[in-house]
Amino acid sequence: MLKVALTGGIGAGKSTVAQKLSQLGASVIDADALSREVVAPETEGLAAVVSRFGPEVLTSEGALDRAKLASIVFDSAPARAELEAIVHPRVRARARELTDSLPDDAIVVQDIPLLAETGQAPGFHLNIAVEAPRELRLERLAARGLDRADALRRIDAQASDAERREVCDVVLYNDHDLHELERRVALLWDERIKPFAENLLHGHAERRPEKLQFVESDPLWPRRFEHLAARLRRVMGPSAVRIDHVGSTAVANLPAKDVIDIQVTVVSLHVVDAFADPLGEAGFYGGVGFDSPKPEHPDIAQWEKRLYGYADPGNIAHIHFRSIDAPGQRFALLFRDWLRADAQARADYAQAKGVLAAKADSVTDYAEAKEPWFDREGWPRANRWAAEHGWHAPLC
Ligand SMILES: CC(C)(COP(=O)(O)OP(=O)(O)OC[C@H]1O[C@@H](n2cnc3c(N)ncnc32)[C@H](O)[C@@H]1O)[C@@H](O)C(=O)NCCC(=O)NCCS
Ligand SMILES: Nc1ncnc2c1ncn2[C@@H]1O[C@H](COP(=O)(O)OP(=O)(O)OP(=O)(O)O)[C@@H](O)[C@H]1O
Repeated sequence: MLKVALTGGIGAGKSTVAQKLSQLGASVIDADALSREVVAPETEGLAAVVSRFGPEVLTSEGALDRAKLASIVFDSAPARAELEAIVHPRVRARARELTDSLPDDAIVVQDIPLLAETGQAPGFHLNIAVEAPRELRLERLAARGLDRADALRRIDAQASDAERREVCDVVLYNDHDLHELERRVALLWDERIKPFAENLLHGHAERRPEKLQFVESDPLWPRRFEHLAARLRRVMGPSAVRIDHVGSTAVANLPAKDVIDIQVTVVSLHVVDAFADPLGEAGFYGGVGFDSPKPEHPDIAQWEKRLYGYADPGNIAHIHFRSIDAPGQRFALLFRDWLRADAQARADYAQAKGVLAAKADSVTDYAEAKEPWFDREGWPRANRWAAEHGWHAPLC
């Protein structure tokens, strides 16, 4: 089951996107709707709200007076936090129930206005933010009958666009008409959501293209790493001793294949095998792999790792699980730190990559061609740099 979270500031167009995704085949769970359900008349949720805010937040019919409660909580952050402490756990429990009742091949979209604020993003395979310029949002909300001052109070009570972007894999810009928004949603569905769900259903990680292609350094690479790291951390907890962004995408200003390399340090590779099922549920699949031995460590057994990928076609990743005492674990961190620190090393590596890439037809050929460079240049020079600068592999 693919679990997608959809978020956005009030009036950005989240519900409109959710509606389109539902037409395309998604099962939509709407947190706003659930937040009404859990405080409907005669629920224990409503009783909890009344016991905190008093009977004055009830209408004469005994239902929640939403406008009254809104005027209290959007003026007072502590009061809002108390209301959220009542509503949010109940909304989450109900969302879990609904999700559990869906079939395995479902694509579930949870519409969660406060995704960034509540730290739930790593629990989803894909997080989407809908964004629109503030003035446009205020106009749309006014057309829906929300008073400008009320709208501004809610905007102020929410995370900023930048904070939402921090936790989202995709940003949908809703700065044109509805037709354009629908076109963007349909494209996202066809190119990313559908194939992602297929991959999950069949237990496949998305593979890098076999044709070698370098792209310019992308400022979004660190964020893509952060999102994957947060998902891995959620699954493995402290069993992941460290989670590091490694490889060329971890070094600013270095062209690279558009693949995020992540090293997860574990005490033993058995730990990874024990996590295979929950890693699979989170979209991470893989198996046994080996790094190339270096002359000082000729024993191939020391170079065993687990190599996983991620099922998202829009975020191709290699996750290298290495044992804390493996020479490859130390080298991945050293190589990255050396390239980050030493401009000459960066330039030489970029040049070597360019020369080798020009000769190689495929990614596999290129990876093989790179090994002698590592043996002859990368490994000895990085080690020399480590000795000169007192670099030691971080322990935790
Ligand atoms: C205060 C309440 C009763 C006002 O009800 P009202 O019908 O006017 O608004 P509704 O619930 O439809 O929400 C509309 C929009 O307001 C914004 N909003 C609602 N609650 C919050 C909040 N706690 N913080 C920031 N924005 C919020 C969201 O953008 C939401 O989409 C209601 O919003 C509420 O119970 N809020 C607390 C629960 C909550 O956090 N809900 C958000 C998602 S679970
Ligand atoms: N591209 C667009 N062009 C014109 N109107 C739009 C566009 N996108 C959304 N709207 C309208 O703007 C209003 C707000 O959109 P929507 O209800 O989807 O926002 P929302 O982010 O879900 O808000 P809320 O947080 O209140 O749920 C709606 O009336 C919607 O029909």
